[in-house]
Amino acid sequence: MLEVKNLCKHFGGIKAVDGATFTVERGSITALIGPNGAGKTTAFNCISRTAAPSSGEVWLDGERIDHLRPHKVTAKGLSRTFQISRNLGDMTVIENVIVQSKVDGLRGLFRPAMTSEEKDKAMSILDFLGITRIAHEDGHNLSYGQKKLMDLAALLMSDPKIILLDEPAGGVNPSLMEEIVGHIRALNDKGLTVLIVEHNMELIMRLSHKVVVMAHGKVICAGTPDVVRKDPHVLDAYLGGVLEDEAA
Ligand SMILES: Nc1ncnc2c1ncn2[C@@H]1O[C@H](COP(=O)(O)OP(=O)(O)OP(=O)(O)O)[C@@H](O)[C@H]1O
Repeated sequence: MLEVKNLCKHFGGIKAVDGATFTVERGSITALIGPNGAGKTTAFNCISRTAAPSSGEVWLDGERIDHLRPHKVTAKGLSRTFQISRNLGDMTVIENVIVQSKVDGLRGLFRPAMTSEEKDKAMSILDFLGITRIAHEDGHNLSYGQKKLMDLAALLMSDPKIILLDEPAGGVNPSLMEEIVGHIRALNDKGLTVLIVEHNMELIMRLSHKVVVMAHGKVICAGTPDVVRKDPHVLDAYLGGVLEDEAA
């Protein structure tokens, strides 16, 4: 469904993503993991086109999307969350959910107020996520975990085919983490394909069908959680061994 081919993103001399190639199969939950600075978020940014790749290709359902503007990528069915919530504090949750989904180029910013269809759709998504009780709460009153759920709700407004989740369980307490895991599974059961960046290895290993491991901007291993867990390159990467190999 999603094909990333030889993707590169350079910042001056820094090769944040350096020829990464991997696929995400339709209907899968695929994890993108790797040590700090491996290039995962930069890869996400290039795939969702919030950053322009230096080179390489991204294909969604047989169509090249790496040259599109971000809202066009969303319109093609790919949506993503950010590590840091895009919550607009002076709006309610339901307003946030609708407005964030409307930021589709300049036109989106000038649209009139929410329609009743949009409100109904947003409410049904909040209901699915079990957070209708905070629908009319101001964004600045939300807990960190509630913001994560609100961001997930905003992402679903665009009826995506594939969602990219950047550390959905980062910094949340264990019970909310289980709730988020349940939502991801439920969305996947409904047919949504999921690509997830997450540092919580236990969560990744039990949630993912496939794991793609990055280190130093490159994909060093991809396979089922069991295969990846035992791969010596992956163990090396997490222990800093890759650096030593390259220096040798
Ligand atoms: N805008 C930028 N300008 C310069 N360097 C950057 C920029 N964004 C990322 N980098 C560098 O690119 C490399 C990859 O960063 P990235 O955030 O993609 O890694 P990551 O795998 O997501 O890390 P983490 O798990 O810590 O979030 C790092 O060395 C980082 O410092």
